[in-house]
Amino acid sequence: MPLRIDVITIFPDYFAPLQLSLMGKAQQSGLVTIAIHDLREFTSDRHRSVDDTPYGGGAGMVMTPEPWGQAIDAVVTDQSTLIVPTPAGKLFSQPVAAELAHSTHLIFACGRYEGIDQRVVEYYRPRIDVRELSIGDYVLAGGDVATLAMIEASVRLVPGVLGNPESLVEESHQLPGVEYPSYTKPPTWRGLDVPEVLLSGHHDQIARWRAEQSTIRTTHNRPDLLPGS
Ligand SMILES: Nc1cc(-c2ccc3ccn(Cc4ccc(CN5CCCCC5)cc4)c3c2)n[nH]1
Repeated sequence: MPLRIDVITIFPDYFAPLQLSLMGKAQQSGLVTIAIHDLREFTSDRHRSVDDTPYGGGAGMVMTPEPWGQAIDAVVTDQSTLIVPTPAGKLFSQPVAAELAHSTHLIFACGRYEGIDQRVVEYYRPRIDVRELSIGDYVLAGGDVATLAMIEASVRLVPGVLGNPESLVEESHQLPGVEYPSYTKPPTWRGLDVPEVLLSGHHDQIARWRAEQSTIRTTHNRPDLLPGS
């Protein structure tokens, strides 16, 4: 069953990169189909407006619910998962990407301005799986880049999309923490040598060295990922 993805956005051109490289091949392989929809196609006024002033005051504009209702209704089925990127969402992560990779149908609602009227989430929540997701603790100008990141992270986990599945096996068995450093030819570059152990062919020593390097890097860069933290 291929994964179907519908993206609703006011900037369809943001999603041109999905036709390239791995994402492009995934679509050609028939494992994934991705359709991009312009939210303004679902407006009914002459100005094709999608935003208005926020109730309760506050800076900026909020996206009105009706165009979203029309656009989502045009693609939704009872198998759909609606994903709404937002700084206020649960944190997207590799386990979430793995869940999404095994879905049947994903609808991404890419907001702009200061966000989407919350009643869109409230309306669909009793009907389908709705997930408000953040990709990190920083504020983007809209949900489009967050959607690109989540699609890329999820689609690469769809069985058959990645050429070399063993890299996923290694990724999934990764120790808690960050990955070890990687090296390739030449053995010396600008006076810098590849760590000797990696040229030794002693696979158990290499595995030990890589585990040590992962721990050193995790301690330095991501102590929050250390076991027991
Ligand atoms: N991980 C992550 C996802 C996003 C994301 C996703 C989707 C949208 C849609 C719009 N924006 C821009 C935006 C959102 C929020 C604010 C602040 N907020 C506004 C309402 C009142 C309180 C304060 C400002 C601008 C988005 C940003 N950023 N980072």
